[in-house]
Amino acid sequence: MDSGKSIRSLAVSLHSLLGLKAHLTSNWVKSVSEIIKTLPTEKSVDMQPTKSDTDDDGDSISKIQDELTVLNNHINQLNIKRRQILNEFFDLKGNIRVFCRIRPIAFGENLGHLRPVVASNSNEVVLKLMENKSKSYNFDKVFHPGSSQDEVFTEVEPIIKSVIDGYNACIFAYGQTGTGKTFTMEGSADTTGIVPRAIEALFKQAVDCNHAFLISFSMLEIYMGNLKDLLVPKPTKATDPMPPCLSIQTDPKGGIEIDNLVAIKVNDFNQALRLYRLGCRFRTTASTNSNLTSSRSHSMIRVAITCFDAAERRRETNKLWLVDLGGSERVLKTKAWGKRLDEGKAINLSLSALGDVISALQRKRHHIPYRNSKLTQVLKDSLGDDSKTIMLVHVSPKEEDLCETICSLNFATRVKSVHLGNEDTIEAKEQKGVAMADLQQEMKHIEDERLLVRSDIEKINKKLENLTGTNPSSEEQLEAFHSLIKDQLTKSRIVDITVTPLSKVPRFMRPTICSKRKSGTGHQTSEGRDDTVLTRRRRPTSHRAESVSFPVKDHSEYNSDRSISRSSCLAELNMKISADNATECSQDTSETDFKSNGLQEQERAPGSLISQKVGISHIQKNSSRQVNKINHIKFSKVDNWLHLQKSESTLSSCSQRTKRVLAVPIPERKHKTNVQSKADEKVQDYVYTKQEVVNHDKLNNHATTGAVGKPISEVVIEKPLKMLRDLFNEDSRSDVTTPLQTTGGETTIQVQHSVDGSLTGDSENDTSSPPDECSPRLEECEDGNGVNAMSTTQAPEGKIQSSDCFLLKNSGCSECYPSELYTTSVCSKRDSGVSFSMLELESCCQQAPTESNMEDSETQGFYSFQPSEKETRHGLLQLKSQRALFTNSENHEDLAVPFGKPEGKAQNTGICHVVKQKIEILCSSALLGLGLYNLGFDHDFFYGLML
Ligand SMILES: Nc1ncnc2c1ncn2[C@@H]1O[C@H](COP(=O)(O)OP(=O)(O)OP(=O)(O)O)[C@@H](O)[C@H]1O
Repeated sequence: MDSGKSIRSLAVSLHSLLGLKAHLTSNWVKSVSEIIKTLPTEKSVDMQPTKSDTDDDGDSISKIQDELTVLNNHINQLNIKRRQILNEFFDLKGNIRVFCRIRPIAFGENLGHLRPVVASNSNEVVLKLMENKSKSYNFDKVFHPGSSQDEVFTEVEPIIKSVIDGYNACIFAYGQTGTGKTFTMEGSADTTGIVPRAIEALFKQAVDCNHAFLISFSMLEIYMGNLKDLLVPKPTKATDPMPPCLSIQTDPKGGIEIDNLVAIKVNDFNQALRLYRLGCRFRTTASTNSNLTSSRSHSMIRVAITCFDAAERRRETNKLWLVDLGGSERVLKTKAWGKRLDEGKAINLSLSALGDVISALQRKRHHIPYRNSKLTQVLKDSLGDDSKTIMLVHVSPKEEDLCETICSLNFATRVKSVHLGNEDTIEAKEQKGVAMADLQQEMKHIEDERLLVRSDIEKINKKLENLTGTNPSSEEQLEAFHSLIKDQLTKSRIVDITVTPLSKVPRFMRPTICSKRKSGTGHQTSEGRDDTVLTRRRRPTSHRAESVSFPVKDHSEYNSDRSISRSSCLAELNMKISADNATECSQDTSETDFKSNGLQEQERAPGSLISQKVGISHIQKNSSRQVNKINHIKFSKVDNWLHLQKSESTLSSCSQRTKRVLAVPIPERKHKTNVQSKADEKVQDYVYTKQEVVNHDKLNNHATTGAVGKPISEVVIEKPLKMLRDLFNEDSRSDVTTPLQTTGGETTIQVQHSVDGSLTGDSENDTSSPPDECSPRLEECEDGNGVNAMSTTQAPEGKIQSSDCFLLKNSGCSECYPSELYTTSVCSKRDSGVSFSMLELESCCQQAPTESNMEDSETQGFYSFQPSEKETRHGLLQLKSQRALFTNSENHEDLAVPFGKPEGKAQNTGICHVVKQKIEILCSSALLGLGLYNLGFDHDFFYGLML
């Protein structure tokens, strides 16, 4: 009996049987049970119309289904066309697009009489260098200080379409510290930034698209050159297990994978947003002189998108990187010290490497130096030709930030300029503009057509629903699809990876401390945490024994993320606390410590596809193929994950964004004499109390009212503008007259110069790193203005960094090498970590204190000045030799004082004085060479020599 017949004849049969109920026999019972047995299920009744219905409706259903197929094909064609047009558009615009955003002056910000120096129109930034001199930079788009987050995102949005089309993409914010990178990417409470908007747009467009997507979210930071997973909280107790270390792997196709990076499947925007907020909380920030919540790392968000049923997509799995880079900073200005200094150096170094990579890409160089930093390694497959990149360079409008602004704009120009020196002609530009406008128009047509087709599909789906009683686009269909996948998942072989305690592993297979450091375990040293505490970690606590699955991607393009059953790994660790006391680091779970194991059923998340309004037949057709792939991707539920993290974070007190750290840690004074300590205290007081920018007026006041003499370095820091004027106008250098300008004298500033560089030979203690070790960012001038700015160079760890150096060139482009920096850099008190360019020093010499000022400073007994009245350059010369005396930090203060003693005004004038001072230089240098300063000769000895 077929099911349709049975239903129709059911009533008749029952009726006839009931008619015989008086004669209930075994036959009757048999007949009823026969009927019941052959009854079709409710579902099949719905799904399978009766024969007569089929006869009636069959044609119309198959017609509708055909129509649906045609429309689906049509929409797919439109998607392909849209992708092509978008690509053409990007080809014209450039796969790497550069926007510039100018930060507004904050309310209450102390500008003094320093004027804003940055002006802009929609494509151009104009820097007012002097009254009659300016320099302009062109970008794809410039956002003036009043631009809203909306405006910014509107420009960024097209890249999201490319992501849907299967391209890797990267949006990153670059700029000086405190210029608004985090504001642009993260946004504020009122105005969300690019990250949340981009993710929202991605989900929206995924829904609009005719495919099913699987989207996962990851977040990491690169802190001091190490990768840290921001979705895994830092261990807070000695007993907490270390998070698995992240390492970068390259697959045979050149795709980049990050081993052990947590990737959490997200079904909608809200889930992603919650994870993003969680990750932001764990980001390393600290207070610096430039920014109260300065990001001390590069924060990177990865949204991976997988779509199995779209052949027209560029890749099956692609990713979007949203990167908030750490701020480039000049040590001179931020006065960073200790850890802050190291962080700044690490940031600058990786930014420099990023610039090199992009530059090499733009120039189509054979070798792209990706391996120079973790940042470029991670972004390797998202920066090349086949990906889309947007860089947002941030600048400050303030006059005092002009140096950094020039550096940032030069960097951005370097990124942008596709063919340096081959700028498009006006005609070519116009043609490009027309072509782009055409493409945009065409794109709009396609979008409109897509909307029409989509509405047709919806109508047809409704019709189909009426006929069949089902809705292919309904939630039930989705559920059916999900449960199908789930069933397949349970049936299939599931591989999971759990941690094997190191005690189980033979000793020779355990990672050494060095190998861990190399593989990135070093990042687990959290801020303010003692390394030794971490290394003594023995046993995880039970509260962490909750299941979390880490993703496994075996067959995707990025298939190295591993799956970890945390519960089992912790259980194992708990069991095996055994006496592996010999290995202090045995708790560190590096990638070598994993092995395959079974995954608990409850750890598996349900299907998570952002399913589109597709017909069930389409889904069924592809489901088996998808299931095979999905088998290899397992994610934890967002809620579970967040719950876990919440409990972790409540237990932890780590790195909230509000947590601040002192910008300038107190330097060690262990070995200093009492006198020295007192003097240092004064300097320290000054450093801590001086937070605001002192403008020219204040400086003038200092000079005229005989204010306390400051270390000359401070004067320089507060006077960047004059230095710049000097830079851009040679004439002005000779004309500069400030109330502070006095004759040069003896100061405690030390100068490193090519002349004495050979004498001192103390490069390892010095402000600049050796040329072969430092990696300067070389800026190339793009016009004949002759303005070359060289940004901060990187010194290797433990070395103090050289500051920016400006070189005046009258024509052509040139590159500035570390050696040049060497010869031009001038440092102040060596252990202050502050250094100057030669020009800065010149500038500061011109601003040497007045006599009254000098007297005051003399009474301070430290950093006293004895400026001569006219020869500032002569003073500079004199300073150069004194640099040689400071090869030993313990001695240098003692030696400094006699040079700082006043000589009297009369002695400082005339040719004799110059000659005398030159002799002094030679004597001092010779003494230094003989090592006499180490033989106990004190001030008087040196002083006597000079008289
Ligand atoms: N366009 C803007 N509109 C309003 N406020 C802004 C804007 N840009 C930056 N700010 C404000 O400036 C301050 C510093 O910004 P932010 O922290 O984003 O700088 P940053 O470049 O990320 O610094 P760092 O590199 O040190 O992390 C913040 O208080 C921020 O709100």
